[in-house]
Amino acid sequence: MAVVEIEHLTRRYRGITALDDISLSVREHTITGLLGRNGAGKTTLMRILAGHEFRTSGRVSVFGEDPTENERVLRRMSVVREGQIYPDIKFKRVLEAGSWFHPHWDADFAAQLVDDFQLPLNRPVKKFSRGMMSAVGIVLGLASRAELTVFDEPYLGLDAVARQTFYDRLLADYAEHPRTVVLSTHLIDEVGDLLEDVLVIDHGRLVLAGSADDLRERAVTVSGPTAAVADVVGRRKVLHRQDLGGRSKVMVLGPFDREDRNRSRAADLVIEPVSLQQLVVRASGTGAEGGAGTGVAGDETKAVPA
Ligand SMILES: Nc1ncnc2c1ncn2[C@@H]1O[C@H](COP(=O)(O)OP(=O)(O)OP(=O)(O)O)[C@@H](O)[C@H]1O
Repeated sequence: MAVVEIEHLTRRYRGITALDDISLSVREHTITGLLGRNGAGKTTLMRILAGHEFRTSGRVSVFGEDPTENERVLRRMSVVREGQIYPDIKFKRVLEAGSWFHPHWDADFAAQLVDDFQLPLNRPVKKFSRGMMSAVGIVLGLASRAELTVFDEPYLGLDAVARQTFYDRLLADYAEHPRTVVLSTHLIDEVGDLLEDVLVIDHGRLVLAGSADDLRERAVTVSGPTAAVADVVGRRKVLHRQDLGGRSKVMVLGPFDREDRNRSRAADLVIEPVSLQQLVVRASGTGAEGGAGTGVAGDETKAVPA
């Protein structure tokens, strides 16, 4: 079942198309990564999901309803964003407010997270450091146990140890209390193992969508003599290529079955896996064949139905 369904969503500001005819869905009880370069449109998309932003056209449905100014939907969501401003009150009051807003709030879990991130309960949040502010968002997002939790770049200023704590707590709690999580981030390699589904947007367009495992398995680089590489690659989607002196290295979306692999080996080609980070970089329009307009998000790559 899909918790979020978006059809032909467009958001234009004066002269800027932040989201350009996006259709996607987010499956219930998954951790979905929303990935893309700076200015790709991730925050705009999340703000529209959270009902904080209007759309220019298209349809957005969260739990089967339009989220705009919809209290019923918004009560089932927790939204954590970078640079959130908090009122000038002590941190323990912020936690209390969290418990009023979120019906599934777990005070014991919140206390454990406060301890993990070593946050001072009696200090006003406005006096927190940047990393501590981010930890506040993470505590609120996790302890709310909302049916849909949206984390938009939640860890500005958080050190590597604190980020790992976030990933560990999220995974452990998610295993015990399944819910739907959408996480927008630039730290793709760090969160790679956390993500079940991946959505990549670039210049406001969806360029890649699917299950992380499927995409990892399907994306490979093939290297060797140019003619032999071309033969094996055939009509598959090419995300990036380098040609030098009669040899080529091509990043391509599979599938590559056993027969393809045997054929490649016989032709002295090298087939290597591609990391999620490399895949996202190449799909995000860094030039050549990658990016919007490649049709990479076409039907054959879509494990997440639009
Ligand atoms: N209120 C606004 N008015 C005008 N343009 C805007 C507004 N909000 C966003 N944009 C533009 O829309 C585009 C997408 O911005 P958005 O913040 O959604 O990107 P992002 O993917 O979240 O980027 P980042 O990773 O850098 O946070 C950018 O070109 C941005 O300048």
